[in-house]
Amino acid sequence: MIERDTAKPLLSTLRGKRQDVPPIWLMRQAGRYLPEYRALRAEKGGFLALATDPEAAAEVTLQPIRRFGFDGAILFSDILMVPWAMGQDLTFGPGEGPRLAPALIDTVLGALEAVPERLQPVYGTVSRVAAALPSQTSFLGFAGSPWTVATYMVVGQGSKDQEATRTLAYRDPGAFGEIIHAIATLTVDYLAAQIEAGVEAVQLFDSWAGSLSPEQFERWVIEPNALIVRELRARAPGVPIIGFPKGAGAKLPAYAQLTKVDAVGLDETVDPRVADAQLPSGLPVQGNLDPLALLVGGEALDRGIDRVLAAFQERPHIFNLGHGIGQHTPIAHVEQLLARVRGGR
Ligand SMILES: Cc1c2[nH]c(c1CCC(=O)O)Cc1[nH]c(c(CCC(=O)O)c1C)Cc1[nH]c(c(CCC(=O)O)c1C)Cc1[nH]c(c(C)c1CCC(=O)O)C2
Repeated sequence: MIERDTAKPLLSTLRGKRQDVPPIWLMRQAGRYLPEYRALRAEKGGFLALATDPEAAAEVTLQPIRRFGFDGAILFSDILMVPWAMGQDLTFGPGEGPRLAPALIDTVLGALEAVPERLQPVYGTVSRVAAALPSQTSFLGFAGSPWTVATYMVVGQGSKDQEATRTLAYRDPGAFGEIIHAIATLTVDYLAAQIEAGVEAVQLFDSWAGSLSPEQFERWVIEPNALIVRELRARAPGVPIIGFPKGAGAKLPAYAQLTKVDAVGLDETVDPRVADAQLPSGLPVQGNLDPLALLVGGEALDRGIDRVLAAFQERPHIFNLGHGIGQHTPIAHVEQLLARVRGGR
């Protein structure tokens, strides 16, 4: 067991062992900035067709590993697969964001008819990738956190400041709590099944955690994430869980302490030195280069990289962006990033 871990720097870091050269992967590393991704998506006819074809989705997961040799591969799928399995229709139209129907502002949760088999292809992707990855590469599964997933389920699409969902949460906390609980329950099963199929760690994406008041943050971010961590750990002991509450800012220490995640993802608005001072010593962190510095490249990129590296000299650190890589990011800038982070490696 231990021998395998030391051969996988990312997993080893998640278990609390700092590496001299931090392991690196990038959120959204499988995606539109890669020409080989765009070609395969065009061939398959769209995002959902790609994500539900295990062979193609495995290929997309492996593309950035082959090209860049990242230390982690992230399953190619989407956080909205969970609402789809809960019975909403899911579409990714060209040039617009994802749509879910019927939206829960127009219907009730109980009217949805669950279609759990919609998640099956994901497990097929996982087992294919697990069999194909280089031995030093760690394999990450993921799910959206209940709050973030709920914001899409309630409105039926992305929404400005998540206002309609925050309003519903105040107006009818009972009904909203049921939505959160239903998402959390399915998420535990979904992540446990990803682990069973072969992922070695998981990340919980809470992309809209930053829009909540402190009380709402406790109830809709901390509580459901704590529940997922507790139940998943009981079912899959020893599998590290990364929590990424984007925009949590000053609420990060409470999030880390109360959810008991194994590692915390930091977005680019967090000062890495402040995070290092405020988070428990020894807690692994992931992040947090500004994706725009990567897009721009040159000096801005080098300076951004050095600042992040310098802040985490004493702590287990996984190098990543503060959120997903932008689709117009030049490949050469990703190469520049890897060369600088890895130095002589
Ligand atoms: C909020 C959210 C979603 N999806 C996700 C989040 C949380 C993280 C974040 O905030 O970015 C997470 C996600 N989405 C995708 C992954 C795959 C793994 C990876 O490479 O990180 C992951 C981890 C693929 C995807 N998911 C999506 C794409 C682009 C689809 C395409 O090829 O056109 C990819 C590669 C589509 C998607 N999916 C979603 C939106 C809002 C969109 C449209 C906007 C966009 O295109 O970036 C929902």
